[in-house]
Amino acid sequence: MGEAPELSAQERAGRPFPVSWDQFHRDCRALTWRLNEVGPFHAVIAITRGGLVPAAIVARELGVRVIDTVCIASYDHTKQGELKVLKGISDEVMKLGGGTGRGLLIVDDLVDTGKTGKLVREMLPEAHFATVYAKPMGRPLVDTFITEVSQDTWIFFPWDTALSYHPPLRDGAA
Ligand SMILES: O=P(O)(O)OC[C@H]1O[C@H](OP(=O)(O)OP(=O)(O)O)[C@H](O)[C@@H]1O
Ligand code: HPA
Ligand SMILES: [Mg+2]
Repeated sequence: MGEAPELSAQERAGRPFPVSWDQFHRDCRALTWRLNEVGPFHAVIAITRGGLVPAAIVARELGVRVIDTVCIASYDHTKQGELKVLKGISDEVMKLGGGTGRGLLIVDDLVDTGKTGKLVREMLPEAHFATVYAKPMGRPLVDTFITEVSQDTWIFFPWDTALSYHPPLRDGAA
């Protein structure tokens, strides 16, 4: 018997959850309402690349103009491999957070297994960590999020998708 083919995280997830730009913007604004109760923050740190879009919206709403990135690569499309830190947090922003991250806001689009979030939390243990969406495995790592989806859901973000024709149900569409 041959080995079963390795499933990607997206194939394991199975349940699709497409998010439009409009919905994403609304969810980011809802996140900001919650964060406004927790701040003020000296700086926003986006976990790239997915955190760049929510970080821009959140920073705009909260009036924060110091924005840094921590650049991490993990998923190759849908398979999670080794986490690679391609760029760390700048010395200036580290200083603003007193070396521990106090008063800093880390933003990402979602937590899934929590591996990415855990790595960044280790860099800044006292920072506030916010994501727009959270799956159960990663949820304990996040301080503030908006929508929880099940672990078997795959979120399709608007920057990864495009409008396309969908055949009618009677013609055999799933
Ligand atoms: O909780 P985890 O299981 O670690 O997964 C969550 C991370 O995975 C995705 O990023 P990805 O590494 O795919 O890179 P990208 O943001 O550049 O798309 C997502 O944007 C989160 O950063
Ligand atoms: O559900 C997801 N959607 C998009 N990217 C992801 N990276 C980890 N999980 C996800
Ligand atoms: Mg990411």
